[in-house]
Amino acid sequence: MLLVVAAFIVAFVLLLYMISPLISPKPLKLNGAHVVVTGGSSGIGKSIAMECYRQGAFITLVARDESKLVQAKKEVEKCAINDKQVVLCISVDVSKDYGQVESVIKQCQEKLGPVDMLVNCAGTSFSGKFEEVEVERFRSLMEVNYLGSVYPTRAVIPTMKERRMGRIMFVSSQAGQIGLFGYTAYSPSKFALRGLAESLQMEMKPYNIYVTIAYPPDTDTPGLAEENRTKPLETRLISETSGVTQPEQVAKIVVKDAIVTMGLFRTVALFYLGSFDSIVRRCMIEREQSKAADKRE
Ligand SMILES: NC(=O)C1=CN([C@@H]2O[C@H](COP(=O)(O)OP(=O)(O)OC[C@H]3O[C@@H](n4cnc5c(N)ncnc54)[C@H](OP(=O)(O)O)[C@@H]3O)[C@@H](O)[C@H]2O)C=CC1
Ligand SMILES: CCCCCCCCCCCCCCCC(=O)[C@@H](N)CO
Repeated sequence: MLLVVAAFIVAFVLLLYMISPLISPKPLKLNGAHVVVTGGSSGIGKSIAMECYRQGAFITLVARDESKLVQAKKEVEKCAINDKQVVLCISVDVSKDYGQVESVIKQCQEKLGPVDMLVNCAGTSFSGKFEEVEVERFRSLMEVNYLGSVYPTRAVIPTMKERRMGRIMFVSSQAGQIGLFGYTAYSPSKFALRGLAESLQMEMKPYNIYVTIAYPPDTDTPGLAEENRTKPLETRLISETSGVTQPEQVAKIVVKDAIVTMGLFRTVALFYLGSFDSIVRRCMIEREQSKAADKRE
């Protein structure tokens, strides 16, 4: 009897320890928060911006095409819940020049304050058979989908670390979890985001910065319509098995995941993550103590 009770207690403690990386200290309040959405002028990004605006956020929309930005700004503004909210638009290519991206982030922080949440949604998809995809496409997708998420993230992190708060969201894809026919150029760029998100989370956790990654299915957007123009039959049939989702639906889920649950994507090796996190925390404490000691000398 006693043994059973003891076993239960041990199992319970183990379970708590395992799920602890999933539990956030405090959900982020979007009311009054500054949210930057790259790719915010269309599709999923625009829906995410609207969802955040409905919760009282201040929004910076980042994309290249100015007229699409202005149009999206109008749509987002319709979701206002108070008259203080602001939508700022900045046109930049997030994948080309890090210096430009950094200056855009600086600009929006001067206007709307430090970034509380960054949503990396700028991206492009393309489907086609491997040997029929132009070689250049492999590079351009990697640039836009991967580097286009690295650069804005790199630019917001220093301030988030200083403030010891922040949220970073990456938008991968179901094709970022499994490789599928027709996605030899696209999938790797979305797999890359997973490696980035998981590594970054381990670095950022002691600073109270949380990283999430979303893996949406086919979603009804201008981007999907464009992709469908070259989609091989096999890809279409495979995709049909998981159906098409509306961007508003995707936006609701990913925003909730980012501000409430956080880090649920790390379903693998939770036990290891718990112990790795404690190594990271220990190093940070030691570094800070020795810094403080240096100052005293
Ligand atoms: N729709 C779908 O089925 C799915 C989409 N996704 C991912 O979600 C994200 C959004 O997709 P979706 O809404 O369909 O795409 P859309 O094509 O509808 O929108 C893409 C957005 O990203 C912007 N963008 C593209 N390239 C750049 C760039 N180099 N610099 C700055 N902004 C850029 C576009 O504006 P502009 O062109 O003016 O720069 C636009 O605002 C993508 O990362 C996509 O891979 C994931 C799973 C499913
Ligand atoms: C745990 C593993 C989950 C695996 C799910 C398997 C689903 C198979 C169907 C995949 C549909 C393709 C989605 C690509 C969406 C996309 O990113 C582009 N449409 C962008 O425009």
